[in-house]
Amino acid sequence: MNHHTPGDDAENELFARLAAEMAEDGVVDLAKARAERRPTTAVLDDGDEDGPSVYVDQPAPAPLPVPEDTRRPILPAWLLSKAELRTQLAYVAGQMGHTVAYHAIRTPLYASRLAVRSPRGAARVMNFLGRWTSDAEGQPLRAAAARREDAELYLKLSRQRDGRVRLRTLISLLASVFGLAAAIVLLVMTSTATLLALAAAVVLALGVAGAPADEPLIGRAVVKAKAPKLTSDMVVRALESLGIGGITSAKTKGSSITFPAPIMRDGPGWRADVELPHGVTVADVMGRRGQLASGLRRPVGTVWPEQKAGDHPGRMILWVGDQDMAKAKQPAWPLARKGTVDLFDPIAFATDQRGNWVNVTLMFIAGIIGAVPRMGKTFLLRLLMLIAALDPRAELHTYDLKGTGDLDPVGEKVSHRHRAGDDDEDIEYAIADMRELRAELRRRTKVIRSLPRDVCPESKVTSKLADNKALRLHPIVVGVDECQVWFEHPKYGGEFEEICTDLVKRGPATGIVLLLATQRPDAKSLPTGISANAILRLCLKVMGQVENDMVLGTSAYKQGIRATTFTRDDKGLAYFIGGEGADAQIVRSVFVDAPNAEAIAQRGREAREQAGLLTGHAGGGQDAAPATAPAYDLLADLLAVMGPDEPKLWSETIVARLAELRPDAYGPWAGLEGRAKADQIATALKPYGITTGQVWGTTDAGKGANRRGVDRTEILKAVTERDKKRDAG
Ligand SMILES: Nc1ncnc2c1ncn2[C@@H]1O[C@H](COP(=O)(O)OP(=O)(O)OP(=O)(O)O)[C@@H](O)[C@H]1O
Repeated sequence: MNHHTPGDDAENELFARLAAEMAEDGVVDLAKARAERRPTTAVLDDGDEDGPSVYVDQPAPAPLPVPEDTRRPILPAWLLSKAELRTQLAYVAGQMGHTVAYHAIRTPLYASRLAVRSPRGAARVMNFLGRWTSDAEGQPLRAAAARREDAELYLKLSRQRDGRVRLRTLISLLASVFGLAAAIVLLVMTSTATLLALAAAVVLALGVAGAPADEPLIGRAVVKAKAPKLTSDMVVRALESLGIGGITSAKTKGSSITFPAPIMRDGPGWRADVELPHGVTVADVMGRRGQLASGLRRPVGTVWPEQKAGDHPGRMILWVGDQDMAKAKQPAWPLARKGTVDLFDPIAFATDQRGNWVNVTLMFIAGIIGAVPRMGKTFLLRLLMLIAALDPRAELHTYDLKGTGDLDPVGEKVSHRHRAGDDDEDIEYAIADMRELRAELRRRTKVIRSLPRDVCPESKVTSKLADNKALRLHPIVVGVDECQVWFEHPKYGGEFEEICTDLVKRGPATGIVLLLATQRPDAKSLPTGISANAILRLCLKVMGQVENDMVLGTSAYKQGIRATTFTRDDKGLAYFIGGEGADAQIVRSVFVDAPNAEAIAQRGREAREQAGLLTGHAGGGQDAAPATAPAYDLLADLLAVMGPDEPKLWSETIVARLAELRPDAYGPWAGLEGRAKADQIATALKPYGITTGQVWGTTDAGKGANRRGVDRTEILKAVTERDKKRDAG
């Protein structure tokens, strides 16, 4: 065994040097050699004759820790951001412009007010002149001297007064004479306009002199917003009123809430950095936003606690806006008037509490939107579809299952596939489209797999690949409003669920994006296979924890991410999770009404026309509708081919009979091999919850055998179930 320690190293080095010295001059200075040892070894002189003892394994001095202080920005954030600087400058210019306009329009009012006040002004001026000439201000002093019978002082004051009065009377007389002369000259020599202007100036000046002290001439053009300043006392009081155990017990122990940075202005509101007591998390506070707002005496829509990114869970940023988030003015959406987009880039679609833009990247995601009715879910879905419409490469599929036509502005202008309503034919159209999409998904996975690594390094579509028309990997964006109609459909529900789950799981990498909106987020209307795999999540107001977690992900509610805290007035406000592992944030989506939606979609249409990419429904060409498979009802057909006297049949027998019944629909099945026939039947029955099993039967040759087959009673059960649902619906 070869143990090797730092001590060994030191000894080896010592002996190496001794050997070298001996070789040089034959004399060894042992003490010198020891003293020259590595500085990291400590030398202790313990009086030992052999020389001082040497400690080995002495640790090297630890480097001084560099404190991880947070440096506060030299320039405020609004000075560095072009957009914010523009907002601030626009604000100042707007305020000034408003003030000027406000007063300009009131000039006649001000002039007439001054004219009314001018007689009083004239009287005040005459009175002042009279008092000045007669030295009235000295009168109280003289009276006091007379009262105290101070003759000397009285005489002195009287003399001074006589002098003053004489001088001032002279000045007044001269001024009157010259004034009169000047007036006559002016009257004779100047034009009437000048005279009128002068007269007006005199009247206005007299009006100013005649102003009553309690009535200002002009009012305020801008009344300051009344949101009071946020102070640390307010924050502490509000936090202590939440009834959070950790805060209350910390208070009794004397430790409390601290503020690592001063409370300051941040955008249109106040920002407080708060260090919560040990063991209290920001999530605890976020779950009690309503109580916090009450504690701060502010509207709920202005109070936004959030976790400071990258810090410990007790470090909170409390942002208190001047205005309710849902009511504050939103900046104009950059895409409202002009521009197209690249769907692979982040695109602004909403603002945060501070009015800053929040982006969404629509590629490589599958998204769900949930909310109670009338909160803006459809508008939000339409907004995302409008963004997609602005990338001319994107192929849109829009389904408005409520049937009110909210998606028509997009659908009619640009969609490759579009339908509003939930009639049988709408559903047939949709299922045919979804089947096509599933086939397309499979084609795309194969194309991507076949691409060389340097062209497709991450095994997913890139913007460049999407540009390549030959590969046909352009973005496909499917938007479905009220998607529960599909999943609860008695006939195709299972198939819709199967295809959509596949699209949610495998679609994103292949450039297929599925966006589903529902007003009833529960396991039936939003199957868990879909909700669990969605990446983009948008939750407007919901009523309970279950719906909240369904849309925002498991245990979101427990973490304080609660869309239940939105009020009925918070239309368009949503919790937004924009990517895998992204933090939830509250956003206010851009509001685009129907006429504007139409104008934006028209822009998307024109861009497609220019690029020669307008296809399908909006293109009105041969591919205007999906190639619907002949309408057939598998369950009814099965009952038709399985007589009541044949409770169980082999799958291959069924396939042969189905092919005979409807060659168009089932013909291809008959061409499959024996095993594939059974698989085909199994796959086709899966959406109805029917499984195939081993069935006893006899071959044509009369030989008995067990093979895969179908039980007729199960088909009957499924049909009865379906009819029941259909009647209820
Ligand atoms: N971003 C927004 N900002 C302000 N108001 C909005 C916003 N989005 C929608 N609204 C308002 O909310 C109303 C309801 O919107 P929308 O029709 O999208 O609701 P919904 O949740 O789809 O309702 P339903 O469940 O009945 O379909 C709209 O009429 C609109 O005026």
